[in-house]
Amino acid sequence: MDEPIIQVTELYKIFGKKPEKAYPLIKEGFSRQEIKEKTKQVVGLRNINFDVKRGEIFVIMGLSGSGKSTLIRCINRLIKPTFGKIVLETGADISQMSEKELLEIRRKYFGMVFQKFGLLPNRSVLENVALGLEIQGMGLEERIEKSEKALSLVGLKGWEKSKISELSGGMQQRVGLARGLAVNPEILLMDEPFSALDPLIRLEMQELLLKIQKKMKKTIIFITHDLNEAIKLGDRIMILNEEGSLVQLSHPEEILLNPQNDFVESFVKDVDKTTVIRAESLVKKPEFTLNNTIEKENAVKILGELNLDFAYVLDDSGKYIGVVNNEELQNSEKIMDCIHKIKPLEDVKTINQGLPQFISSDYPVPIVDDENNFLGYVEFEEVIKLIKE
Ligand SMILES: Nc1ncnc2c1ncn2[C@@H]1O[C@H](COP(=O)(O)OP(=O)(O)OP(=O)(O)O)[C@@H](O)[C@H]1O
Repeated sequence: MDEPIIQVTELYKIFGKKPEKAYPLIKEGFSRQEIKEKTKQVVGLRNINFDVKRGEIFVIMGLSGSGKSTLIRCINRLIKPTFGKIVLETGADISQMSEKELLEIRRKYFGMVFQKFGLLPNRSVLENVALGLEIQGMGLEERIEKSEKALSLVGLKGWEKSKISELSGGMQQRVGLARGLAVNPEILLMDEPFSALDPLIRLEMQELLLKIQKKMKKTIIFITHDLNEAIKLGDRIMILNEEGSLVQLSHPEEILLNPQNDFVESFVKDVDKTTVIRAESLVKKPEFTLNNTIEKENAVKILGELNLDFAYVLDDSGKYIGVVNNEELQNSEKIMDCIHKIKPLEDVKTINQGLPQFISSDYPVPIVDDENNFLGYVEFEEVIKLIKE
């Protein structure tokens, strides 16, 4: 999943007839408002750089007016970027393509799912899903087969013949999603697809998208203005500010743990971090671990020298066994006589899932990977700090 399918470099979009007037002012750091007053040009995007990897959900997040739609429209070339490159894995630069080349690229590369579903109310569910395939010139039988498959993927098997107008908002968006998936594009562009839905239906649609993504492993560029949604869905999140600049591009946990500036911090405040941050990202390495085969006297001596009350015990290959307390060790014959088998957390666990263990453990909770290799420990105080933040 590490190769970029699309790479965007030094992308600018300036609306208006004289972008060359606005460009130097962008370079000098003038705001959108100031540039508009001075030149009558509107800066949509300024110097955007990123790539999207094959198979990831790449989220573009920002408030209204930050340039999210402008960016997605530059990518599928509904609008032409003023400066910059948008290069596909094939090496072709979308920003320089002719209309004819664009037709081909849009057909092969891009599927769209919109907030306003863009469905034809008097056509049946199946006909709506088949629309993109029909435009591609696909024969009827194949069209029906592909559309039925897509409908079943979004949980609408049995609804093929219903009219769009008979469906709830959530179901209509499922049809929109099925239509986007039916053409099997290289990249699915989703422009605030769930923003108009009721909160519960919205959560349901997020779950559905993640479930489909597990199976299909599509490349998805997903726009939202909701950080909770971004964090739930995104493998990576790019945040744009109100000036059309990129402020942070990171994995969700990184954004929560290290917001790059006050602007990002203000979004992060409202997110329950314990449901997202994995214990692994708070891991600390102990200065010393005990091997289970070490002589007891040696162990006591070392713990004494290092002034440690306890130590994690590992086997020869670094797998976690348990914890020993120095005082108990002094009164035991062997290390294994006084070992506490404190249940470790696997690295995939979020802090929230691991919370009972943090609270009930007398020692900092050990963290292991899924093969029981010892990674380190997490302190209760760190967890509490996150909850309080
Ligand atoms: N065709 C246009 N002509 C002039 N200015 C435009 C045009 N399209 C967008 N803009 C401006 O570019 C900026 C970015 O707009 P854009 O619609 O991309 O933001 P957005 O993040 O998608 O907002 P929203 O969440 O409200 O859709 C805004 O200031 C907007 O007014």
